[in-house]
Amino acid sequence: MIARIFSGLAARQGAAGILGLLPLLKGRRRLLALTMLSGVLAQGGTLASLACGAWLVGRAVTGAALPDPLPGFGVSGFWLFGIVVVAAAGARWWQAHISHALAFALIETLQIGIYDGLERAAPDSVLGRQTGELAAIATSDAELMEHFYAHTLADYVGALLVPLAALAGLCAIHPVMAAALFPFLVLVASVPYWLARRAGEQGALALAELGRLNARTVEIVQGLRELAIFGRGRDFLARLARQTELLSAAQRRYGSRAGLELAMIDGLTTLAVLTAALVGSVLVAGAGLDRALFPLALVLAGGALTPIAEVTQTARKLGELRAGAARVLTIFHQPARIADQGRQTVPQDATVRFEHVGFGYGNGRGDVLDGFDLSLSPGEMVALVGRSGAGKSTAANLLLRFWDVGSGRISIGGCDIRTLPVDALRRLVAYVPQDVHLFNETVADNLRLGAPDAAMDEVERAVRLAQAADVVAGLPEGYRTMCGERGMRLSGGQRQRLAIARALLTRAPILLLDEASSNLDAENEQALHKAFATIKRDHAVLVIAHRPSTIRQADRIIVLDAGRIVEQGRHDELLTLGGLYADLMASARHSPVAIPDGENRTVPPSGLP
Ligand SMILES: Nc1ncnc2c1ncn2[C@@H]1O[C@H](COP(=O)(O)OP(=O)(O)OP(=O)(O)O)[C@@H](O)[C@H]1O
Repeated sequence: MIARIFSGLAARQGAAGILGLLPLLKGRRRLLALTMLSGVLAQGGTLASLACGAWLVGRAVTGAALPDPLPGFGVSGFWLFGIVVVAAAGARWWQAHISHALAFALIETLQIGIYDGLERAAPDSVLGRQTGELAAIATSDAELMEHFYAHTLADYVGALLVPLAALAGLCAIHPVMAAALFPFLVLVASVPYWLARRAGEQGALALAELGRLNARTVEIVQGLRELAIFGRGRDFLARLARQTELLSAAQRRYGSRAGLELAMIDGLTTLAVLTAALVGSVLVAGAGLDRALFPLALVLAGGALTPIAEVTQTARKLGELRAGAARVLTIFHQPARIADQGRQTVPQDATVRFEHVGFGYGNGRGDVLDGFDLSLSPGEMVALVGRSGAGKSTAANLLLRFWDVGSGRISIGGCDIRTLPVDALRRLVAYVPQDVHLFNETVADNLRLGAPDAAMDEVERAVRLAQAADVVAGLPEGYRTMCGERGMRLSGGQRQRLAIARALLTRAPILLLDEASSNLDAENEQALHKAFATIKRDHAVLVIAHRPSTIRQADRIIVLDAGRIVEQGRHDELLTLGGLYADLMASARHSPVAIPDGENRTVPPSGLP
């Protein structure tokens, strides 16, 4: 019910605010209701124990008789005080317990939602945000949201009910005291809303600066090697310092407004209690108020304001929260790039066909692929070659359905890939990217990424097929060796061989490989050749090839230029044509590419001895 009301509000706000995240609580409404109840009980319990104590003190100081607080129950005032104190402590404990249960449930939902959004945006990032910024959203923004829903929302409900109860108690003691306090309640509660606009702007700015600082820091950490090589570390640190300065300026502005709010709230609270004391004293002097009830009246006056002052402290964070929620929602609402129709068509075999495929990224730069045709059968290895930017990776991305074709179609075993469930498609095509990512887990865990249940002998078989057995054997703890962050403890060639083994382990019949364009040593190069020779026997292999030695191994070579196929055939046929392929081979020969055997010796770049 509460979530429905809030969802309605959220819709009116264009789902841009914190309330836009309320649908997250679907399925957790009972937990949310209990958290709110616990908040009310905890705040109410604190006020009740203070009021009970003040009532006893008033009676004791004035020597007034202690009436039976609960007639018929036989509980003395002291016992009642003890019971209330214990109950209040119990309510606080329950609040902490239940709100943490909600917090952890929310963190899980938030992180899954953020991951799903990032996955829908893959292989690009969301709205061009950088890794560090996305990391800040997934951690600090998500934490802010979790804190609001699990720990603050309940306090808001308590801050509404407990002051009303205190005001009612005060009214019962003397209506004039309640009337004197009421304007202060309204003023304290409304302070954050006077400053809300500035809070929103400042919160958004501070979070944006924090995101930029995170992004820059991650970038510097990732580029440490390059910075050291080119001696630019100091310059980049200076940029980091400038970004830190921008963040601290934004935070100072945010802090000074927050300080102003705090000062106003503290001032108003003090003034309210003094006013209550003054009004109470005048009433006692005029015999309008029983002296024994004076301490209780003061406690109720303070108790009415404390929960409001507490939540206004968190309300000061509303600006930050709103900005964080907007950033989280951007990821949550990231539209899927492709529609998963999830139809259960079953391909007859692993034959891949690109049929007159046209595609552009919709950035006004025209088509990247234009009338692209390609066929690839099981047992065949096709190499896709061309200058940088010719559209080779785009063709691979279309086969993996990171994007859908603009025109024409791509089929596997006769089925248009748009009619295959995306999961099923990704089980058919195993992809080995150029920049292989290995997680900082054991080699075996990394190999099992696409086949978590694979038995060890299957893992070993895939490793042998990928000619990577020597890589594993050379590691200090074999399959149990930790790969290091992003697999940094392994060379590029070793990483690629392990990635091929990982792809083979999935048993996908089609292997799509974006060959590393960086140089490999002779050992890695030869191992990869042997691997291709074996793998292509029972796979359809499409290689985005950069090394002449790999290209020569292909059964067919397709030469792309500006998104169009300009030549295709075998290595020797294409060389004799004397066209783009011959040019590409000639320029490869002038670069330090390791080309084994005969004419393809390692040739140094021109100008070097
Ligand atoms: N995500 C993207 N958004 C917009 N344009 C893109 C995107 N990815 C690639 N392009 C553009 O599409 C064109 C083809 O790029 P693609 O990566 O397919 O070429 P490539 O032949 O694989 O190049 P390389 O060998 O350098 O990897 C280029 O002009 C590139 O700028």
